[in-house]
Amino acid sequence: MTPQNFTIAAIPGDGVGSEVVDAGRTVLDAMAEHNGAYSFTWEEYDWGSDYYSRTGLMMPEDGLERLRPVDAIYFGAVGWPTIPDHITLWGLRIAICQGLDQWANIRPVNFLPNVPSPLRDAEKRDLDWIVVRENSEGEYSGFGGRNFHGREGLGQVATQNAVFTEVGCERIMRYAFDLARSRPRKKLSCVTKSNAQQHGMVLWDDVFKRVAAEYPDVESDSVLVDAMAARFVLNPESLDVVVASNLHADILSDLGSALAGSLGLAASANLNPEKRTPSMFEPVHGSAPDIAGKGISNPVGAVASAALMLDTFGLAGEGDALRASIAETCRQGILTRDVGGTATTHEVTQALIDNLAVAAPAPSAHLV
Ligand SMILES: NC(=O)c1ccc[n+]([C@@H]2O[C@H](COP(=O)([O-])OP(=O)(O)OC[C@H]3O[C@@H](n4cnc5c(N)ncnc54)[C@H](O)[C@@H]3O)[C@@H](O)[C@H]2O)c1
Ligand SMILES: O=C(O)C[C@@H](O)C(=O)O
Ligand SMILES: [K+]
Ligand SMILES: [Mn+2]
Repeated sequence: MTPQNFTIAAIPGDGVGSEVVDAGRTVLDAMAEHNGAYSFTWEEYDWGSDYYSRTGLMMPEDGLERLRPVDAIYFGAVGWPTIPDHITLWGLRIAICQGLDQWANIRPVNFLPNVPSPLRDAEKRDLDWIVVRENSEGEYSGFGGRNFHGREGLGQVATQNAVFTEVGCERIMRYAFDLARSRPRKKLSCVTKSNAQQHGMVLWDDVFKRVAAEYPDVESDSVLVDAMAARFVLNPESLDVVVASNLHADILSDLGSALAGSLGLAASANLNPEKRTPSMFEPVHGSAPDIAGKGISNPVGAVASAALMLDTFGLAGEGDALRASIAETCRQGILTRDVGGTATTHEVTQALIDNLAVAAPAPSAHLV
């Protein structure tokens, strides 16, 4: 039988991005070699801050067109202290997410064996939730402006407008309800700030209520974002699927990763659920300039993102096997420094490959 081939564009980007994308590629290639039923063809793109220093662009003018035909994009991180963060972020991550209409950003919060959590008794509690981030509009609409830019003392003014559309709200709400319906607890919490933001967030709430009526089997509630931050810490057992606007979900997903033990653990998928364009898989974390180049970055977030990619390829059994290997590697205490161990990125990567044969996958809910 000819193996099923998947073409993946790898964009390692900046800082630890290249270390963790390398790790993920090594693990995926080892899986393909072992299995034989599927294979991966990699296209590597050196886009990011170095590319910008050479060319004045974060990616080439035809970057999106080059990405359109691939089966998936595997991304590291973008941002480096020598270039303003808004240039690097808008030039690459947001350019790709918005340009390819990857409107649903899925960020599971996973607690792993042996990884210390700042939450009391985390190991004895049943904690497992997913943040669904609206990924196309809201606070990231890019509308706004600044006058007298760079002319201090002239009374500069800046505006940054949040844009909420009924179409944008409705598609993310439906996605979140469908995801909640596919999970055992069938619960959805919608994060809002409609007490203070009386236009956009009220539309967001209205669409949530309208869509909720079509999902009577899903238990849903609406929670103000400040209260939700507290609930992440004080009552995380109550969380199953959490849907939030672009900015709220960005902040809450870092809080979730930190509660699970480290920013280095968290996976994400930027999805175009209609599959009109390729989706992009990346760890939640950034380029981590403080530890970049030392070979100590945690590859788990990037590898868990690769597992989400396998799910969307229809290889959900392989995704489960990879998640089982991550849990087994942690159970064995093969951990990087951010989670209390001494292992290098390379050692964890090797253990993840070795444990693929050892770990028994537990089937889990999938994104598609
Ligand atoms: N999606 C993205 O590409 C993305 C996400 C977040 C931040 N950024 C960018 O990254 C740069 C740095 O941002 P930041 O410092 O706020 O966030 P960061 O996520 O890069 O780092 C925050 C902290 O987490 C640690 N950390 C992150 N990833 C880790 C890993 N894999 N292993 C071990 N420790 C890890 C870092 O060492 C640091 O202490 C900025 O330019 C920012 O704009 C990009
Ligand atoms: O908000 C962003 O898009 C950048 C980064 O913080 C992320 O979580 O991807
Ligand atoms: K990232
Ligand atoms: Mn973030």
